[in-house]
Amino acid sequence: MHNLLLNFLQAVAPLREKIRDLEQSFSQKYPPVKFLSEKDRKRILITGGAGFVGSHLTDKLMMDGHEVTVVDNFFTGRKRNVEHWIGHENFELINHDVVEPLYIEVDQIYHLASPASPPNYMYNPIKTLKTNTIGTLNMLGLAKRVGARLLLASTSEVYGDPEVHPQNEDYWGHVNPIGPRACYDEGKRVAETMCYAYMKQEGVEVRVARIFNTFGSRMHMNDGRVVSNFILQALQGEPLTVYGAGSQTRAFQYVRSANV
Ligand SMILES: O=c1ccn([C@@H]2O[C@H](COP(=O)(O)OP(=O)(O)O[C@H]3OC[C@@H](O)[C@H](O)[C@H]3O)[C@@H](O)[C@H]2O)c(=O)[nH]1
Repeated sequence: MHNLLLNFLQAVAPLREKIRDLEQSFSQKYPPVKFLSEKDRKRILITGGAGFVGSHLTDKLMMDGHEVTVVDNFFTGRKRNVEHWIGHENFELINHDVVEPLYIEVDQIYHLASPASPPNYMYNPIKTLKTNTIGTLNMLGLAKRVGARLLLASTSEVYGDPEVHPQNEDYWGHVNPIGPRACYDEGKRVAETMCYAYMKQEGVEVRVARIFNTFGSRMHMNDGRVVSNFILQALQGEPLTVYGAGSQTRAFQYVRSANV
């Protein structure tokens, strides 16, 4: 009798654990989300939405009450960056590479998909070029088909190795088309050109934001950009590595400031 009871208790123990897990998942707390009426609630696609900058934009648009679809191929993006939204009725996460076409219905597209840190985008320059050219073409095609507005996350690197400081929008840049950074610089330049061609020829509503060197939470520890490198080296008590003569100039911004 005693053994029977013991066996029974042993058998139900894993079940109890499962029930506890299920209960926890039902009472999962999401960050606070505004209620928007049907009329104000937009269906928004964020490519690269699980990335460093993209995931902060995902947070902002989710908390504003929109329906957000994140598309990411997880090359530099991470599921962990958006896991706090998984299961929310306004949120969807799709593992997809923008180099392949995508057919969904949306009102707005924030096109951020691309590695952004120099070591990451130089790791596979052809892939970086495909992402920024074919990927942007696919997203503009989608915008045209569904009548969505598209915002392209461009970069200060469209100015190349600038001869003017600080750079304003009238400056056309100083770019080496065959230099080590060309895959990203020229990829983003042609992406901008495509946006304006789709606007002029097809009437697609576009926006282009040239994002400068960004730092903040969810940056990879081994991102390779200067801020995370210096922090890591400082924490490890190592000397900070300044490349070249250290006379470079950069404009920095905090990641949350990029999303307001
Ligand atoms: O460890 C380091 C890293 C970088 N640097 C220097 O610090 C400066 C900044 O370099 P980063 O690697 O942080 O990146 P960059 O500013 O060159 O480009 C970045 O900023 C603009 C974004 O739009 C781009 O996506 C991103 O590549 C460069 O002059 C670089 O030579 C160091 O001195 N030491």
